Amino acid sequence: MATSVSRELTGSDTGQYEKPAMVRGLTRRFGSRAVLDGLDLDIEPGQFVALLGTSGCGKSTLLRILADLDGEITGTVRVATRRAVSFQAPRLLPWKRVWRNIVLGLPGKADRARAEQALAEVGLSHRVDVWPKVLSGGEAQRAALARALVRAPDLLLLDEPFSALDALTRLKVQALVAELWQQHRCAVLLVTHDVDEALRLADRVLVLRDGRIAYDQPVEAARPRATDTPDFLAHRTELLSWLGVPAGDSATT
Ligand SMILES: Nc1ncnc2c1ncn2[C@@H]1O[C@H](COP(=O)(O)OP(=O)(O)OP(=O)(O)O)[C@@H](O)[C@H]1O
Repeated sequence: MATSVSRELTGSDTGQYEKPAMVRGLTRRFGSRAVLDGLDLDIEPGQFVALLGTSGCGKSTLLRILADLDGEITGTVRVATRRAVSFQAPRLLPWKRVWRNIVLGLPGKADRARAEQALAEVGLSHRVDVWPKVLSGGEAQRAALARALVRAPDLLLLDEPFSALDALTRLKVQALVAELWQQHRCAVLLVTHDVDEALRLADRVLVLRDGRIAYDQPVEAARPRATDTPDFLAHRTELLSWLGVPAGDSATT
């Protein structure tokens, strides 16, 4: 049985805040296979980090550990107390109206005004009182973002939040995430298979390989980012080769 040696930071509001995430020597085994194998990672306050890697390399496993949904680890994991996670499926409770989903689990009485404010931020003021089943895929994903942001996280963990959306909705929700991030300035860890998405949104791109962060590079281009500049295309080609995709092929793994 693995020993968990995780410890949490106490959050920025206590004045003891260091980094939203600090990971040292993290190992997670499933049977005899170490999916994460001595992984080190620091995420700085306000940094937007994209995590790429081939299917099954352990991206979601890392994200689940940072979200404290998996404690069967060895190593040290310190994460901000105020964190929120959003998955590929929006995971709204169908028996609660949208606004109640947004503030679900927050301490105190369900605060409708707070939910309304968060829904307005993601352009869903007209959806406050509906049931989740009425929402389109893009609306449901935006509601999931509102639910995450209402928690005022220091660390926002996003596991392929755009992958189930059609191409146009995907671009719109990506733009919304960029805008919300610029307003809230929380650190973000975005798991994605889409190299262009990573290079458009992130300050820093990581590739997970053989249980560790094998590639770790900043993305310094000004925002909003053009995807046809020589720098963007060079970075794209480099990343694709790290992911084992020949240049000229699709930008998703
Ligand atoms: N609960 C579990 N029990 C056994 N094996 C698991 C479990 N969770 C994950 N794994 C295995 O760990 C490996 C990493 O899984 P993970 O979901 O983290 O990969 P990923 O990089 O997110 O993949 P994808 O990009 O396809 O979503 C996979 O081989 C998976 O089968």
